[in-house]
Amino acid sequence: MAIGSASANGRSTSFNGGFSAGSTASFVQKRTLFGRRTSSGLPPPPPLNLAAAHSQCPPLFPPPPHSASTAAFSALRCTKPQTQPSQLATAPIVYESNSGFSGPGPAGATPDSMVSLLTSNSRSAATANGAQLLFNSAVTLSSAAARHLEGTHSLPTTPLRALHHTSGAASALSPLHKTQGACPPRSNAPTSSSAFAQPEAPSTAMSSIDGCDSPALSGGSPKHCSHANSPRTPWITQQGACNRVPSRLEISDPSIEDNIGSMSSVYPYNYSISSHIRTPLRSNGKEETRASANLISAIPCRPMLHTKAARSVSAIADILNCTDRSELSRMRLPPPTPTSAHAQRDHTNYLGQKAAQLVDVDLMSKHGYAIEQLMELAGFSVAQSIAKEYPAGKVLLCIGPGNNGGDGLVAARHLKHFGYKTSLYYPVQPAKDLYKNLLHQCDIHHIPVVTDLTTEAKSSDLIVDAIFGFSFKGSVRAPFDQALDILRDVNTPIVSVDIPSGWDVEHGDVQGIGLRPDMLVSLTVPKLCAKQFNGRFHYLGGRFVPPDMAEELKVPKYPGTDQCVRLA
Ligand SMILES: NC(=O)C1=CN([C@@H]2O[C@H](COP(=O)(O)OP(=O)(O)OC[C@H]3O[C@@H](n4cnc5c(N)ncnc54)[C@H](O)[C@@H]3O)[C@@H](O)[C@H]2O)[C@H](O)CC1
Ligand SMILES: [K+]
Repeated sequence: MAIGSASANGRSTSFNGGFSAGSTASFVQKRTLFGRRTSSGLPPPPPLNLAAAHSQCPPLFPPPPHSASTAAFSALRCTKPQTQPSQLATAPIVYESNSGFSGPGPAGATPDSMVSLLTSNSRSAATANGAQLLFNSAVTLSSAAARHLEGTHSLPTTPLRALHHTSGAASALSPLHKTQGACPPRSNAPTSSSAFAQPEAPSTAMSSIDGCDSPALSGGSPKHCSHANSPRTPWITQQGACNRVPSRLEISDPSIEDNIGSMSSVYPYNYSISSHIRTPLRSNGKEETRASANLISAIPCRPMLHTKAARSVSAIADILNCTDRSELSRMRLPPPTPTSAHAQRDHTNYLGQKAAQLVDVDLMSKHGYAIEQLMELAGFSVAQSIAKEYPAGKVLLCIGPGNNGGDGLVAARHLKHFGYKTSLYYPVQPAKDLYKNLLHQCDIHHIPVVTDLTTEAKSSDLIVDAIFGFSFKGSVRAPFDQALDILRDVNTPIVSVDIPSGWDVEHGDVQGIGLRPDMLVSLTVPKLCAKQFNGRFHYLGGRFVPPDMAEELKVPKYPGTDQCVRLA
């Protein structure tokens, strides 16, 4: 799957569709489409006629992993598109979701502003209604907006679940009541929008362009999506599930992390931010942060929906870069088992950069440890942490020029003993005996050194980031700048040793060039940046701290004979 951050960065989208935040928020408060009591106290709409909908239209989209939205999602159905790709370019499209509003955009809306309308509406809606209204939007797109969406391969995903192709006029922003088609309406709930004061839509032809059935987007004959409506099972694992998951998301919001959380609740897989960029808004000159997030694994995430995240939902997915289901299931791993060590997280002591270096010095001077001893145990603990969470497979270890790299060389050797197929990417090999010996040991374990990072990273099941540790400072110098770019763009899960490379040791990914690991193995004691870690597994390794020092540093207890302990 070819994913690049350049196109994502290059795309700029205006976020003002002519709607004030106040207007969207107020009408969202007045009503919901699919059966929740609104904040204004209106009674919920009548129940859905699911049987009728089922008989004609297979489910379009999976239920989300949250019961709050499940009923609404199960109501969404699709048929084979009634419209051919060529017609799409001239047909106004109505996007609609489970709980939102509907209506045309403002006269004179531009494609960009319609995209912005989608995102700004969903954000307002979510703000007004809290976490339950995560999926919330319905708007009519002008034909120009439709063309724009198709042309840029961007489609709103979080709030949008189905669309109607109308046969109406080309350029006007048509109201919903002009739509027509074969499928039953998705709801017998009232559909008019108080904000736009549009009449209710009659029966409407529905077809998907958001990942399943679109000939316009897949370029071929439409495939049906069907799946069991189980809210608990990640949809990708269900029989006959829709075989596409966005492999890249574009996100706009000042709070990137919240959005990632939100996306995880819609697409319950691990996404990793590959880039983010601040761009001025065209309309008001304000800055906003845009980010691209790449799918890094098909491993179901723990639900991350929380009110804060729901408030900031606004995402556009690049659905053309979809990941094949077969590829996803190959990557699938059992979900993490929670451990009692989770409770330890809040009591964890986090060290700043200087303090971490001082601990290192103390261990080696005051306490007489040799670096080789510490590194052996550090690397061993990294290998053991990996073995606890990832099945044996192909592991590429990316090795930096310092001791963090040394840990990686040790881990490579132990992983090999554990049955993993390991290789090294080691572009800068210092002349120090310490590293030369470790490399020699890898060599005699038949661990090859590779040079084509892109190919190797893509073809591996796991990447170990042993590039920079707690002595990283400043902007990344060559050749590691390029290496980080490549690693950020591949979907292979990453395990970072001690510090995610590119991150400031105390403040995290302040430069926006850092890796987004699936696992972090902190060594000795987590560093301050670990507070920003939002991957799935946080382990601590380096079980070599003597008891007095361990007490002072509040080192968590290691279970049994383990060399690592899971923190979160
Ligand atoms: N007590 C412990 O916790 C132990 C931890 N270990 C590991 O050692 C690293 C820290 O090692 P150190 O050699 O001090 O630093 P780094 O690995 O981060 O690498 C320094 C190396 O990187 C170069 N560098 C720094 N900044 C940049 C930059 N912006 N661009 C390019 N290159 C940069 C610098 O010149 C050096 O060459 C710790 O994190 C643990 O992983 C020990 O293994 C055991 C004890
Ligand atoms: K690292």
